[in-house]
Amino acid sequence: MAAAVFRRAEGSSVTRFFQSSWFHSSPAPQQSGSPQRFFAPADGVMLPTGSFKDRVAFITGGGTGLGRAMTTTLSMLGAQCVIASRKLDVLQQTANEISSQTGNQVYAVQCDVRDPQAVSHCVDQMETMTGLPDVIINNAAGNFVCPSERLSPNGWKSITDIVLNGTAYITLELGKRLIKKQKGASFLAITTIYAESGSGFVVPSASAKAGVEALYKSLAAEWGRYGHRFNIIQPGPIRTKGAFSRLDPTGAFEKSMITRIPTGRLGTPEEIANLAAYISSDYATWMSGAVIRFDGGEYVSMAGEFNELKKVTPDQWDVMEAMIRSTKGS
Ligand SMILES: CCCCC/C=C\C/C=C\C/C=C\C=C\C(=O)SCCNC(=O)CCNC(=O)[C@H](O)C(C)(C)COP(=O)(O)OP(=O)(O)OC[C@H]1O[C@@H](n2cnc3c(N)ncnc32)[C@H](O)[C@@H]1OP(=O)(O)O
Ligand SMILES: NC(=O)C1=CN([C@@H]2O[C@H](COP(=O)(O)OP(=O)(O)OC[C@H]3O[C@@H](n4cnc5c(N)ncnc54)[C@H](OP(=O)(O)O)[C@@H]3O)[C@@H](O)[C@H]2O)C=CC1
Repeated sequence: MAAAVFRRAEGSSVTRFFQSSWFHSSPAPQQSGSPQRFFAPADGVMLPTGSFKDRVAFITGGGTGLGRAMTTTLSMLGAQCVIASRKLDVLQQTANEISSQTGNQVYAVQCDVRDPQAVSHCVDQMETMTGLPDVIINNAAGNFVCPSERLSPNGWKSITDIVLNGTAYITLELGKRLIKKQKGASFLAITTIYAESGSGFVVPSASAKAGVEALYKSLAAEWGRYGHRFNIIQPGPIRTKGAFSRLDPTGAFEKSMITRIPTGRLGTPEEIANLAAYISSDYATWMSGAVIRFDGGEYVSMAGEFNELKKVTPDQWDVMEAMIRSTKGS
């Protein structure tokens, strides 16, 4: 078999060999099955019970998706939580459900993070209800896929106002008040893997998330002296209604997305909630300025030029190795 394939490839350049339909029609070798079976997500809360007792956590966008999962975990660990976003009915329902599940109070505050006055009013309300927070999670975001030539100025503004300006307004408002009260805190921002690489079709989100990362790394350096830590999680794809309805509205891309993730599956909200809780906890007081990619390996898998060679079968490797070994000179 290897000899036959070698004859077919013989005489052609390596480039033509890779471009040949023979290579491209080859399925990925299936010897090991789906990698997913090695990487089942663990259920349950990771930190010890009571890790956030007597602590207050403030989570933007805490009513849905990943924000809701992080709020649930912190609440299970004993925190009083305050969740904030635009839709008060959604927040209120989430707050009630989590409070009755965990027995710890979750407060809902309406706040459009694009409006600095609304942010200031939200923090006033929080101060009255719970006092200033020990944990701040900037999770609220807006996004949609769109060719950039179809973007209006307001489309750009809408996303960058939520993601970059919203995070800055929340962080500055809380930071200044915490500094005044000489209270330390952990700030966490949820960005995305393409904050680092950039990405077509989500250009306002990529630009704004990159700005958030610069903001948090800068403040990690500047505000350690006030007892403030700043860290970043870059999640890969995790199914939420908010993200998938705007980024893969037809569902056409999910399958190909999973094939490029070396661990063979999407992340789960509970996994990111455990990571966020650890970063925000007293077990991580030496962590500041960290950027943690949490994506099942998707980023490196897309970045490595030769990673497509996963498709090469052992027989094809025999051919390629023979060709490479037969090369003499430069
Ligand atoms: C290869 C494919 C891979 C598939 C990937 C699948 C899964 C995901 C994997 C990874 C995800 C990685 C990162 C994820 C990052 C995220 O942030 S996900 C979170 C998403 N959640 C949300 O967006 C929730 C909040 N969003 C919203 O409320 C709205 O979507 C919006 C952001 C638009 C804000 O709402 P609102 O303030 O009501 O704005 P408007 O509706 O008035 O719109 C403002 C302007 O924007 C224009 N616009 C809106 N939608 C589009 C669109 N689809 N295309 C083009 N333009 C749009 C709108 O027209 C307004 O502009 P004009 O006034 O008309 O000029
Ligand atoms: N799910 C995924 O695959 C990934 C998600 N992420 C990031 O994770 C975070 C959570 O996303 P996810 O849970 O998936 O999506 P959701 O859409 O569920 O969460 C976004 C939240 O932001 C809130 N929000 C939006 N605009 C505003 C605003 N102007 N003011 C206040 N709150 C606002 C929304 O609430 P409301 O509408 O009530 O205002 C909503 O609760 C985001 O930062 C996202 O970028 C990153 C990479 C991958």
